[in-house]
Amino acid sequence: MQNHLIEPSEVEQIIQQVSYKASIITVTLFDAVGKVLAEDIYADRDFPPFNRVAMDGIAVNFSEIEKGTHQFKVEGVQAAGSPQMTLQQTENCLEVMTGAMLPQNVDVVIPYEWTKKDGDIMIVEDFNNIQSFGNIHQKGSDHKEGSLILKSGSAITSAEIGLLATVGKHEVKVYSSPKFAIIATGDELVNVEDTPAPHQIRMSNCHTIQSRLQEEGLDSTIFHLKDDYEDLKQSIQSLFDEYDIFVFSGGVSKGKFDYLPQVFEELGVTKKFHGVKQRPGKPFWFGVTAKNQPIFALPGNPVSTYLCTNRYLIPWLYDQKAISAPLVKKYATLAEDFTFKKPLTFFLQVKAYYDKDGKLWAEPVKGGGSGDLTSLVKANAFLELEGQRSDFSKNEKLPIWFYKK
Ligand SMILES: Nc1nc2c(c(=O)[nH]1)N[C@H]1C(S)=C(S)[C@@H](COP(=O)(O)OP(=O)(O)OC[C@H]3O[C@@H](n4cnc5c(N)ncnc54)[C@H](O)[C@@H]3O)O[C@H]1N2
Ligand code: MOO
Ligand SMILES: [Mg+2]
Repeated sequence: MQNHLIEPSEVEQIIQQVSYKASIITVTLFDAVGKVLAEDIYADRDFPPFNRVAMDGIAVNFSEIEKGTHQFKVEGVQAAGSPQMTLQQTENCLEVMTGAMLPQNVDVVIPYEWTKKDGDIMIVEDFNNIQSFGNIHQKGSDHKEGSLILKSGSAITSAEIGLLATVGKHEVKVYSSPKFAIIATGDELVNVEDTPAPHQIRMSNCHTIQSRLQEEGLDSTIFHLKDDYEDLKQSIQSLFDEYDIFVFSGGVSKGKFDYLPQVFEELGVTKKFHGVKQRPGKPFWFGVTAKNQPIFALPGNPVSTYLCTNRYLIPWLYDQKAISAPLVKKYATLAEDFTFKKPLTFFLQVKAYYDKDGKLWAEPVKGGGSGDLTSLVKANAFLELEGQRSDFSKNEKLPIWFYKK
């Protein structure tokens, strides 16, 4: 029986409706990078918390500058990390260091570079840029105490870590990582460390999927199941008890030993689709278990597995807040004419690069089809050529899916 094939855009819609229920956990700040924030973060103090000296120099009272005073006796030194000092005599100055609290009774900082020292007197030589509150990072000018500075759902990168540290979040609420099972199927597969017999190959898909997830900060466990109907049924059933998300590779096409769709059906899994109007990756199967656990059963050819991982699984994980760095849809310009046989959307392997004007070009990479792993390392992205037509011209702007950063 012929499967009903759906468009790549429908795949996106269907998988988006399936949600992995990410739970919220508390981690220390040091384990938070790469996670997604699960709480709103407010400023615990003003940003900055005091009038912060922004240049090393002297602090004076601006009214003295207006009066034309240009020599100031040094009363003392206000260092960063010392309590606030007070200028006693308005006509004097205090030396002040970047990061220090601005002393009381002063309202301008004059950098050392604009002054000359003569004993305990500082002589101002350059008045050109002196203005009231110059070189002072004013209290609360960035954010007021209590204001929202990071929204729940934000990706925690090294930049956010700085902000979380500043407001004292040594423990942070984040979305937990799902438990992933990656299942390689096929009697022909042997382990990486084994020497394959002439009729065997080493398994690679499970490792590309696992490392792709690892690149996004997610752990997973690999299993290898043989093409034995009863074994598959038993093993998969027990995996359902242990894991949240399942990514299979192989065993979903029309072969005599492509048992997965039938096994899933017998295990009560609801099929959402089987077959996508795309090349590679046409036999992609997707469904959910009775407990609503998603199953991505990806076609076994290595380029198909890899394309489906990058085009569907990774963006879905981003939607689920399981990963923080989106694999966003971007657009690139086709660098040469390209023709393929419609009507399946064609995911063209391309080498994408920016030219000196900042324009993103996509140059087709010649490969041996969806079984050719070597083409994946020559290319760095897939260009999505929709299947309504066969001829695409140089300079056309098309959606691109990067898998290398
Ligand atoms: N009569 C038809 N035959 C095929 C069709 C079709 O529509 N009608 N579709 C073809 C397409 S397209 C693809 S893609 C493959 C998908 O096959 P399966 O998902 O059933 O995968 P397998 O048959 O198990 O294996 C296919 C191929 O991939 C290799 N493989 C599988 N797992 C791994 C792994 N973990 N690491 C490396 N390589 C793996 C496997 O050895 C096979 O060479 O079906 C076409 N056939
Ligand atoms: O389309 Mo299959 O996914 O070519 O190998
Ligand atoms: Mg097969």
